[in-house]
Amino acid sequence: MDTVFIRGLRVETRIGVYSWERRIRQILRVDVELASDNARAATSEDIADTVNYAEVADRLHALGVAQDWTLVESYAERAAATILDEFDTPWVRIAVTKEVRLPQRTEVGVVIERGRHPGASA
Ligand SMILES: Nc1nc2c(c(=O)[nH]1)N=C([C@H](O)[C@@H](O)CO)CN2
Repeated sequence: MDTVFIRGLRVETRIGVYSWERRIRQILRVDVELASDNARAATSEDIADTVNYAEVADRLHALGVAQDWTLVESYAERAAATILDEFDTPWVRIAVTKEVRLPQRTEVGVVIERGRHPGASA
């Protein structure tokens, strides 16, 4: 299976469980992998024959400003649904990473896969 990916996309948003997090904006790092038939675009050299990763990145940024979030799970779920709805792909994997300060600088987050993987058996 071919993929198109985005790694290390920084999305600024208001997100968190705690009240102090309601007063600040934080950066999420978003990594996306989506199924794509890259051979077709490689032959045609036409961006219309593939998933435009710049457009995907714009949508993920837009989700960050569209609303406040409580859980990273919620942002990841909405991001996956948006990609499956708006782009020509049957499957997406998204990792959303948040850097938290306590007890040390630690990366936490979620990874989800949604849709049907083209290589999956019936
Ligand atoms: N599974 C999750 N656990 C936690 C989340 C979350 O989004 N998903 N969020 C927090 C806090 O907002 C934390 O990130 C503040 O540092 C705690 N646990």
